[in-house]
Amino acid sequence: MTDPTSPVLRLRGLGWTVGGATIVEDVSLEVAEGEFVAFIGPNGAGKTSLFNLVSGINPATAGTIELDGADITAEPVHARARRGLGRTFQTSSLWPGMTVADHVRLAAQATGHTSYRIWRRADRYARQVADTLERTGLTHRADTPAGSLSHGEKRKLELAVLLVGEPRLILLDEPMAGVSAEEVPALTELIRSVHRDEGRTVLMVEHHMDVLLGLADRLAVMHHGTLLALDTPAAVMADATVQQAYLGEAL
Ligand SMILES: Nc1ncnc2c1ncn2[C@@H]1O[C@H](COP(=O)(O)OP(=O)(O)OP(=O)(O)O)[C@@H](O)[C@H]1O
Repeated sequence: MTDPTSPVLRLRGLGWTVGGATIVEDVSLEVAEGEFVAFIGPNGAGKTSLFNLVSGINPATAGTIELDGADITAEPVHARARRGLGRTFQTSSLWPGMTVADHVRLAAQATGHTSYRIWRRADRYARQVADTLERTGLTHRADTPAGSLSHGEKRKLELAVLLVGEPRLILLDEPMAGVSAEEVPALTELIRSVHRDEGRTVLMVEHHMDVLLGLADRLAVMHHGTLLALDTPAAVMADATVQQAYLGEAL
């Protein structure tokens, strides 16, 4: 049983030391249901490494991770995914020759319940795939191979693959990476709707401050593997320690 009053995500003293180097150090934070927390920080600050610990790609060497009040620190990636934790990556994870619809169908089948009868499943998946393509604005690209999509469309498809599993907590690692300036607004709008309209809890690493300021409830600032600040965007931008950490670097 999970505790309904507990935050969706709670990290306590989370750390990751590899090859003698401490990459993530003593990170503690709580994320409430429906919150949007954006992670910023200079290159190499440990943002992706923190996401790898939360999603289970790397095992934490210190501290604990709780999802909905359950300790998932020792659970593998697939067990965390079953609990509703979804994750996208900095680099594209699509098959170039496979169509947009087939990507979403495969993801729907992977997260579906095997006890359903085959014909029911086929029907359910068809509707699920159509709905997911619709909400990610990819209906007109259903039969297009992923390799022929623009960067922005590829990012949308990665989101579609994630959303078809209806995750409660979504980790987005630099979703705007490689996306052209013209495609940024539509992708930002899609992420906003996943958060605001669908009520999902979102953690996002992103360097585009203009994008983040319109989306995030709180900003988490990482620096040398530690959590330097976690507050509203206005408070973080006014924080002298944060400004010091970024001295000489564009925030
Ligand atoms: N498997 C690993 N073994 C050793 N060092 C690693 C490993 N993975 C990451 N690092 C190091 O950890 C540090 C943090 O990397 P990480 O990718 O988490 O930073 P980041 O804040 O996401 O940076 P960016 O904004 O450039 O993506 C870097 O110095 C990186 O070289």
